[in-house]
Amino acid sequence: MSGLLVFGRTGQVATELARAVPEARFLGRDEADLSDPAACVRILLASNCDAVINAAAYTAVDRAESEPESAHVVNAAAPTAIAGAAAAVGVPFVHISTDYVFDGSGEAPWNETGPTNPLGVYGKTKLAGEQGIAAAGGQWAVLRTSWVFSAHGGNFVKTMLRLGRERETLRVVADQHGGPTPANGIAAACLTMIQAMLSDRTKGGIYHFSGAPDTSWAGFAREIMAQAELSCRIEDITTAEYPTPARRPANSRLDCHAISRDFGIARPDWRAELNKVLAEIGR
Ligand SMILES: NC(=O)C1=CN([C@@H]2O[C@H](COP(=O)(O)OP(=O)(O)OC[C@H]3O[C@@H](n4cnc5c(N)ncnc54)[C@H](OP(=O)(O)O)[C@@H]3O)[C@@H](O)[C@H]2O)C=CC1
Ligand SMILES: Cc1cn([C@H]2C[C@H](O)[C@@H](COP(=O)(O)OP(=O)(O)O[C@H]3O[C@@H](C)C(=O)[C@@H](O)[C@H]3O)O2)c(=O)[nH]c1=O
Repeated sequence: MSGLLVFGRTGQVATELARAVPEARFLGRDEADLSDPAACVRILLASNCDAVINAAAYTAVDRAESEPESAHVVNAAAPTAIAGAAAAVGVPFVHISTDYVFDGSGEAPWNETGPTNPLGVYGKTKLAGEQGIAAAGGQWAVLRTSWVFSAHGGNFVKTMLRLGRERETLRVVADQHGGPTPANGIAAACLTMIQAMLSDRTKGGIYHFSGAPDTSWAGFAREIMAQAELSCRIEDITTAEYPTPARRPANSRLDCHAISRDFGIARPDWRAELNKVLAEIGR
């Protein structure tokens, strides 16, 4: 896809997009700083692109609690402005959002029409981004995903490997549930959606996509230790026993039937993908 413009270059998903479509144009912070939405618009308008993906975001969940303005500009104002520019030049736009737009009540997987009610600043700003994009018009898709991991960048797998080497026991929350999602699966899903949107200019909307099967952070940690052959024991704890600046949803499970029905995209098995990521990291 030579006419693809991607906001983001260094993140987990952007790195996997670059592997899949190296011929696309990737904009790092040096070239397109999302803190400056007007600059992002100017770059898009001058780019002559055929399609746009936004893989950049303010993803520091706890830090966002003390930097709400910065998080808002990057996660809401910039994607809204980018969507407006994409609509103005008539190219499809795919944006990535999060399970943290939900409050995590109940146990049933959330579908795309479920009521949003973010618990923290990160989720609130991501939701504002979704709403801004929808209001901007044009052809857009928002892919909500969760618990992203890959060999590149910071993520829960990397944290667990580091702590697992240092400690005999780790306490990890067992009452937050969701689907760990490999970044390469998200990149592939974005590209499939862009192709489908280019072929059918009526396609778009909000879609859920996460790895299967659902687990807890403790379950995820236990599988990481087992596959990495680390002897570190994972002790189940409650959210209350692991205080953090940002509240996180207890139920992050995503119902992924719509993306399967409309785009033929299946949930990846995160355990198999974890195996490949660990091999890539050299574990
Ligand atoms: N990580 C996760 O667990 C989840 C992520 N998501 C969403 O998926 C998408 C991709 O996330 P992921 O790949 O994990 O992101 P990462 O946390 O790996 O990377 C974030 C990326 O955004 C860039 N970025 C941050 N601020 C700016 C800015 N002001 N201007 C330009 N670029 C900026 C970073 O650039 P730099 O290297 O310069 O800082 C980096 O490339 C995001 O929309 C995120 O909200 C959804 C669910 C879970
Ligand atoms: C390091 C650690 C974390 N935890 C808990 C804290 C938290 O509830 C959970 C995950 O912690 P993290 O801070 O690594 O993950 P977090 O930054 O909350 O991850 C989120 O990132 C954003 C960008 C998203 O969009 C979400 O889908 C989700 O992936 O694990 C423990 O219980 N024990 C530990 O030793």
